[in-house]
Amino acid sequence: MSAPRVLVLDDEADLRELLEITLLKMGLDVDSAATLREARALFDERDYALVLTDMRLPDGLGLELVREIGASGKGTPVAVITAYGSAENAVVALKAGAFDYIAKPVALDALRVMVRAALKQSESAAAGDGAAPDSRMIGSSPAMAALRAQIARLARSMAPISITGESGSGKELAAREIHAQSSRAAKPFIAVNCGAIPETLMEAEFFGYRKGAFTGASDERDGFFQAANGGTLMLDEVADLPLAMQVKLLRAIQERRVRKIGATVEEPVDVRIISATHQDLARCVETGKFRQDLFYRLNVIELGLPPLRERLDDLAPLVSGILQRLAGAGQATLGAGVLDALRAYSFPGNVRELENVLERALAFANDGVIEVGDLSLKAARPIEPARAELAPPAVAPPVAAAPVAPAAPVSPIAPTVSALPGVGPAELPGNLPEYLEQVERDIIGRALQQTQFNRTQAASMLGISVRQLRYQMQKLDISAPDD
Ligand SMILES: Nc1ncnc2c1ncn2[C@@H]1O[C@H](COP(=O)(O)OP(=O)(O)OP(=O)(O)O)[C@@H](O)[C@H]1O
Repeated sequence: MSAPRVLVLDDEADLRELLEITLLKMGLDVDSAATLREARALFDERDYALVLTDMRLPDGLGLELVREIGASGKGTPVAVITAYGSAENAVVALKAGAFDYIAKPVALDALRVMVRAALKQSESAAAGDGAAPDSRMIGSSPAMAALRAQIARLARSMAPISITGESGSGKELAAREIHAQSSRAAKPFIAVNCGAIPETLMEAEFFGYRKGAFTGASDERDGFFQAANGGTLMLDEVADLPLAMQVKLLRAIQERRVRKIGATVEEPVDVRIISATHQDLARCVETGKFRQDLFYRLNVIELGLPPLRERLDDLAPLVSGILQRLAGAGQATLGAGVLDALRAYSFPGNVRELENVLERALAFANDGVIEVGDLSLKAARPIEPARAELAPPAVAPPVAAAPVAPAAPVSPIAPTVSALPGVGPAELPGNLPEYLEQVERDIIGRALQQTQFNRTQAASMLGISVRQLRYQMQKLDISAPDD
């Protein structure tokens, strides 16, 4: 089998020679050109596994070649060589469809890493990989079809991608798809929630540390960058990164090198960066919360995920896919009106909320048949003024939850039903889940007391099914005298 062939286009004879020698030493065949015209003629004649081109050429810009090769349909990856410090050119080339870029002066170890990644990309394209991997992404609405096409295209490059979309709309799933369809699929996909790492630990978590670098560093440890080497690093909730860490991250992304805490030398890393946020990153730049240079680096290609309420055509296949995953094939069905009730709901928590709604509904469903009453959709049920104080906490969020507290003192009906902790209108509960549980326990307790523990009546007062009430009582450990 012949070696993969690379086309090098550069008008600087010295650099061209250096590139040729490096590529030949890697066991590759090389053709060289000094002008766009020569390169076009070679490209028309032969199939290349990679084209490596300088940006400025005597008869035009390397960018033209990037576009022409993209339009040729051959799927050949093109990498551009950019002048030192010209981040703008790199971004323009990536946006135009370049596979990757390398800055002058060309660091040979970085060049080899990039060439190997490009060759892998060519190989998998030739083998037809990536066309239809096992996808968990459900939906064929026009918005989803466009998203899939974009994902397939983005999987073929190294360009940093910034994914935006509401919470639960599938940002991480989209990032995983891009990774799975890329030539990096065999290497790790690491997702990091930037908002969840304490600031003091961030550098160690991202870049790793050497043994003895600080008190408690008893062993050498890799960071996220080393762990994702060869693969993809997803920076989730990237807007939450503190400014000091943004500087370090920018450097790592630009240089493609990281230094462990306590190390004297940097190590090269080959990581594709995908970032995600549900915040408006451009707005964060305006308010000084996010560095413009990092924004510019991360935001090369933007991928927007539509909220579920804007692609209701996907609701039915999503419901059946999720139910199949939760209950097994053919084990759960929908009663009359369920799909319509779901359609009428706004799903502020998007697909994740749909998963939660269905999981809870399944627990209440009789013989696997989910009825409208099992759904307990929050916003779908109007809050009647008389019942407003019984509205579930999620409708009256915690900050406004104070009015939920009973006007009259609660008489304990069972040992497990306790009075609410005093949270005044201006205060916030110290532990939200505990507070909400107590609100729920208190309301169920009062309903049971008012109905002399008639569960059917209590459930009806609260607008939930008896099965649901039983479930909540069990969960909250509420006992009645007849239990
Ligand atoms: N199109 C889809 N098909 C099937 N499942 C989906 C789809 N979109 C999202 N999901 C599922 O919904 C859940 C939430 O998705 P994901 O974690 O990717 O959302 P996210 O936008 O990253 O959320 P967050 O903003 O909270 O981090 C996951 O379980 C995911 O598998």
